[in-house]
Amino acid sequence: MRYISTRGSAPTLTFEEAMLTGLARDGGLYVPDTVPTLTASQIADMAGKSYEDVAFTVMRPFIGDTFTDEEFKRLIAQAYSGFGHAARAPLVQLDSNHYLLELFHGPTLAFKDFAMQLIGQMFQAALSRSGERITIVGATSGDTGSAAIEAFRGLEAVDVFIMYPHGRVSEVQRRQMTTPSESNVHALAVDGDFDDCQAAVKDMFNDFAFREEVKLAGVNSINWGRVLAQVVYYFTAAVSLGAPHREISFTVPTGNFGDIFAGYIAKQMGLPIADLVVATNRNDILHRTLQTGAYTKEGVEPTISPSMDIQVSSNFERALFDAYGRDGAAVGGQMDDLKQGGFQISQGAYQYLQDQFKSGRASEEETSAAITRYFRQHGELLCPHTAVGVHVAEAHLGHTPMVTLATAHPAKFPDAVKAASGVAAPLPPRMADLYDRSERLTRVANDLSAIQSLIKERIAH
Ligand SMILES: Cc1ncc(COP(=O)(O)O)c(C=O)c1O
Ligand SMILES: N[C@@H](CCOP(=O)(O)O)C(=O)O
Repeated sequence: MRYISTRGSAPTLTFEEAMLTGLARDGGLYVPDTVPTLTASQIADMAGKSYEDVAFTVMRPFIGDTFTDEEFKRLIAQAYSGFGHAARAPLVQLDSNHYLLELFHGPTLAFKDFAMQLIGQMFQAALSRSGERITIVGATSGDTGSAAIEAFRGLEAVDVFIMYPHGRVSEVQRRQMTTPSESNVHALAVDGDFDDCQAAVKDMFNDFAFREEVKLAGVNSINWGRVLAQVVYYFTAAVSLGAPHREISFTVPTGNFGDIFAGYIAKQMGLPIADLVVATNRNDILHRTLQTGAYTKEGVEPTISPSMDIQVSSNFERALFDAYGRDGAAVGGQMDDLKQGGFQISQGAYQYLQDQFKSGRASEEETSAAITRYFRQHGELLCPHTAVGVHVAEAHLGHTPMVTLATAHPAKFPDAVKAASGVAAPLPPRMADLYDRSERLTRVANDLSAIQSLIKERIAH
């Protein structure tokens, strides 16, 4: 298995190289040259298996000889051992044909832990072989950052710098990033929005001298390993609802398009997925794009689902690559146009995307109303991102079972949840003193070279 860039002119890499490299040198994202498929009987065999066993079956074909089978099984076991639910990703029935897939039982209470805990294990194994020291720089709208810090805190061979938009993450998210005391953790509060933070990460990767000097690595969904680990729970959920013998649909609260792209890969691998529904908040660029074929940037608006306050949706490039028949030059052209504000997708590519994805959006009022409704009618306290998901899913319910991804724990967003439900979701006991811990962060301007200088200074010490 080789990994190729969505812009078509970077070297092809092995899984290990793609994982440690981050952004491709032509500015594109790495994807597998072919997506391996699983047979119906391999999928049927997953019934009754542990999450870890399914994870091994799903991911093994992608990793080549990066790890032996035994080693990979051990890394998977370690990755999920700290999860607070034996099923790892349990399903909860909401209605006769609507289910929630709870993805918030990991250490930082969001779906990001599924990939980040495994990436942490895989990075450590690869780095201990090579003896290398790396600098991880990540952008976050709240959850990726806390999951990355949790996965890499205290590691000798890694410094981790996380840029988050100042004042635009919840207090719990911020404290998860600013309270770890390990000296290899650096939380940077950027005067900007998530798109500014993500653009800075990509600019750092495109600055080859800086990239070499600090040994830059990425753990955003730029990194194929992140997407891959998220493919697994589509299989566990679908199989427990009857796949491969019946089709299942998924609604996915979407921002950077990584999670839903993982669902798209599951479908490519042979999982019988009927609909993949993109659910956006009022930062609805993906919904508008799927409705009109025009990807047009507007300003990022703060919402009560802050982790999805994104307009430049990184992984959409991976979907475009397939939509354009894997023509890297066409994708590169569209990404150049995006710098000027947007692009029009060609008719054929647009048709492909419409065949693959459905979409909907939830306003702020609709999001709050969904939290209220699901609490009163079903006794389920939803985080605002999940509430966006269930609101959109309701418009797509039919005969096929619908699974909405519950992407974060309601306790991460206490203000919005309490305002809508009247109830405060408690943090788990291990985090009960989060508000008492002292914070450590650096406020920075949205200035690439100043941030690069700060990173160089910090790692020199
Ligand atoms: C809680 C939560 N829900 C949904 C999303 C959207 O996921 P994605 O960016 O993979 O589309 C994010 C952030 O990405 C998130 O943190
Ligand atoms: N919502 C995310 C945004 C970054 O997404 P990623 O999947 O590319 O890491 C966050 O919480 O940071």
